[in-house]
Amino acid sequence: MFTSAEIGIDLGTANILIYAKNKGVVLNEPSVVAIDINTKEVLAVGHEAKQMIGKTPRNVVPIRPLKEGVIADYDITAQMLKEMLKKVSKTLGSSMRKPSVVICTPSGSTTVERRAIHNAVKSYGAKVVHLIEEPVAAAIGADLPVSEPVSNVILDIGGGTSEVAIISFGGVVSCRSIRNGGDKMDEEIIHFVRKHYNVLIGEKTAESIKMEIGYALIDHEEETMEVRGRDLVTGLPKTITITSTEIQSAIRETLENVLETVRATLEDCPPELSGDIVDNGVVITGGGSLLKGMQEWLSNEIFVPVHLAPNPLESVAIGTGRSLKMIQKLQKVSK
Ligand SMILES: Nc1ncnc2c1ncn2[C@@H]1O[C@H](COP(=O)(O)OP(=O)(O)OP(=O)(O)O)[C@@H](O)[C@H]1O
Repeated sequence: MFTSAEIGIDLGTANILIYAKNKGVVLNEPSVVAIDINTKEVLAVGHEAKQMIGKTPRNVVPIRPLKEGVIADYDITAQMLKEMLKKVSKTLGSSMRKPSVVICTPSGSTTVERRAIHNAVKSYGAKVVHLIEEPVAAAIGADLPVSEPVSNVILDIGGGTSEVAIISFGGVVSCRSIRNGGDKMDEEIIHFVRKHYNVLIGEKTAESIKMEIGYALIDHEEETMEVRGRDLVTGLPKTITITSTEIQSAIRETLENVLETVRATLEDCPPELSGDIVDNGVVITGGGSLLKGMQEWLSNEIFVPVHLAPNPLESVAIGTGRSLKMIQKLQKVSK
């Protein structure tokens, strides 16, 4: 018997993930598209396009159509989405003919953009398309008991945005989002290296510095890393050695902004739910939650336990995929 696939899509600023029921995450690629600016033709998407960043001839431009949690270029986002779905259909075969899809769009997207994404997936041939709020998907994917009358606090530190939400009874009680996340940390690292060493480094180098020697604001044993860039005085390639203490000070502002957002959201929490937070704490997810020392730092600052989600880079996609059943149930109840 023909069964159509049930899939969840996390359309993230940094990465796009597709989750298929009974299969898990079947696609995980950077949200990057390489286009020929003369013909507007899409030449590559995902990993292949990311490899091209900073290395392409002038007419080929790798672009990130989703920036700071908003859809900066709708047409290219839609094309990227269709290319990714095509890739998945190679793995899932005929079940991808009329899939049921739940998609999570960036938190900052407008109703018009959400509708446009909905239509792009529908025009790909989807039987039904539902949209879901990112914090709810992240909480479901992190195995939180979202439908119970207890407060679940989730902090999702993504590439473009960081979001904090208090979820209870399947709905969002309070939520705050800021356009600060992993990308902002990368920018701060580029800025720091330019200012203190007169050396220009690229986005990919900044990201690897953050992953290798980036720490949240905690005491730690200092680490060093050799970094290559372009000397702004001589114009020649140069290797410098930077320390984890320097990187910690470079990314301080973003971390403090995230902390402020968490505090403000917790202050909004109805008193009846505050007690649960003391017991259950806050769950952190998203790529930024993998920054070294994040759990310890946050817990020291907000005085409640902080837990790392089981799959921080995949929770939104997993939650999106798992939510289809919940959405269908809710629809039946409301009919
Ligand atoms: N080990 C790590 N340490 C620090 N940062 C990391 C690590 N792994 C990934 N990141 C960062 O996490 C970010 C991507 O996270 P994620 O995939 O959750 O974002 P996204 O869902 O695409 O973005 P958004 O939620 O803004 O739409 C990137 O900035 C990446 O550099």
